[in-house]
Amino acid sequence: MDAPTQQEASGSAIEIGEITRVIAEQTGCGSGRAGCASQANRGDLPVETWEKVKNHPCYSEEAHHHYARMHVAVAPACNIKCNYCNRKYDCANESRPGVVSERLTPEQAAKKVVAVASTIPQMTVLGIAGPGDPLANPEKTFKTFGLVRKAAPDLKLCLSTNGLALPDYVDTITKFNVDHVTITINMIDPAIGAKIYPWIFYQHKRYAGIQAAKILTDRQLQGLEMLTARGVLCKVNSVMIPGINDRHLLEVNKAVKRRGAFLHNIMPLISSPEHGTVFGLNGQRGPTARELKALQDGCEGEMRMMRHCRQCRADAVGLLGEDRRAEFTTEKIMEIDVKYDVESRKGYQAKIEEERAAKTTAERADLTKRADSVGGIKLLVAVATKGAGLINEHFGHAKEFQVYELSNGGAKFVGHRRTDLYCQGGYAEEGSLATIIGAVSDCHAVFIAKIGGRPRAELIKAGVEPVDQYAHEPIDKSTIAWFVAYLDRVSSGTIQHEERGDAAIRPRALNSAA
Ligand SMILES: C[S@@+](CC[C@H](N)C(=O)[O-])C[C@H]1O[C@@H](n2cnc3c(N)ncnc32)[C@H](O)[C@@H]1O
Ligand code: SF4
Ligand code: SF4
Repeated sequence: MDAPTQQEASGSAIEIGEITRVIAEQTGCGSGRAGCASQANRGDLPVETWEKVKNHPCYSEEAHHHYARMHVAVAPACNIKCNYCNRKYDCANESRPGVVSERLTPEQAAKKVVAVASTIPQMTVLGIAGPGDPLANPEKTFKTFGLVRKAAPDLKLCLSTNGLALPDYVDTITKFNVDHVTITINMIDPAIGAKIYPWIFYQHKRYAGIQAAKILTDRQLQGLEMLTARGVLCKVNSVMIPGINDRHLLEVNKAVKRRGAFLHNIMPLISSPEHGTVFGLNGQRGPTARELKALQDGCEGEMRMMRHCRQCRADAVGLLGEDRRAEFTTEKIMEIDVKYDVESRKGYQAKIEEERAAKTTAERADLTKRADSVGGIKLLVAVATKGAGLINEHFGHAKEFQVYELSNGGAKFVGHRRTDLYCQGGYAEEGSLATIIGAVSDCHAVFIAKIGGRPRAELIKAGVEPVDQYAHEPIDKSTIAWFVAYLDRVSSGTIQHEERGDAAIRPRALNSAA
């Protein structure tokens, strides 16, 4: 890999000069970012864009605390080969793109969507993201959308594609009112593409190497332009592959922004030999949390960045980071008494909106007041949460930790650390507690609803403060309150502020490939 840039070496591109903008983001004043909570706070977003993002858990970081999505696995085939994908490897306990427990017919999928949306009134989005490529399975994909549109007309429809077939289906996508399309774009330089894609299958012919990558990038960018010209909201996914496309993604970011993409989601490569992928087997590592953040920070001025992607399975159900698949197996949905009631769903969601609006107003006053009173220190904290923007998870039960950057701009969500990537069992498993603690070792504190004696002692030993006095309180307010007290302790000389390095380890799967 090339030598790190100054920005990579410092690990973060957000400096104090950006604080005003961060405050604007957090408080909804003027930035127009998707994290706003009420209609009044939509910033400079046009009303129709705001309507599309305000309750979409992937397009709005703030919305993901309140709204759920589901994927239906109706699209098994794919028209290209990515060196990081193997759809044959299936593990029920693993959350990773391309992995599914059962594939569905369009009819089964529609029945499942109705059952889930009737049970989970905050479920607002139905996505098709594989396990292969939805546009390499166009009949199944659009049949599913047609059936869902009829049975559950208030759901937003979402599609995730590699983009090769996209220009051929733009009209169909708009005809079915698919509101959101994600295109995976990992390069705009075919020489880099040839290292990621061994082949593509296009117009009944197989292409390889640079020729394949050239066709792919042309089709992806053409599809993106066509969609944005028709007003479809587009997100671009890019997989960060150190040494292959990491620096190049800055160029990708500019290219997709120019073509009207709304959001850029740079995700870490997941790579482990047992997944049987080319990258897993040849030892290609994924990025560290700090490398990922540095790249996301570097792209942020260009366009909105998604930092809360959970790299979900193709059959995921529930809030992001929550897994409710087991409640909705094909066998179980036959037993669910389905009555799809749009009005009661609307009523439930209106209540969520009221609560969001009230919370934002209170937080805005709080943060603005504090912004003046604290110094230039910036640090990371990890939070155990089950959702709703609260610190409401036990340390030992946390499936992930959300990571916030605290500064005088407020509390900014910058990513998460999934514990399923760090260990397969409880603490009984040799070394897993140490591994989880290593994963948050770049944080100054961990906020939890509750914590046992042993993990508390181990965290303190690792220099990470366990904080449980804000149990069941809102994340933003609590972390800022702790931060103000931390700064007081620094200025009174009770403690000395120390910069932290990268998290001590990479996720287990990535570690083994490193
Ligand atoms: C499984 S794909 C399905 C949709 C479509 N075939 C595509 O590739 O965009 C969903 C997303 O997961 C990403 N993905 C698949 N395997 C991955 C891996 N090993 N590491 C990181 N991202 C991965 C893809 O790049 C894509 O953005
Ligand atoms: S395009 Fe998507 S489904 Fe196809 S190989 Fe790549 S990641 Fe897998
Ligand atoms: S993979 Fe990312 S973008 Fe897709 S549903 Fe999950 S969180 Fe949203």
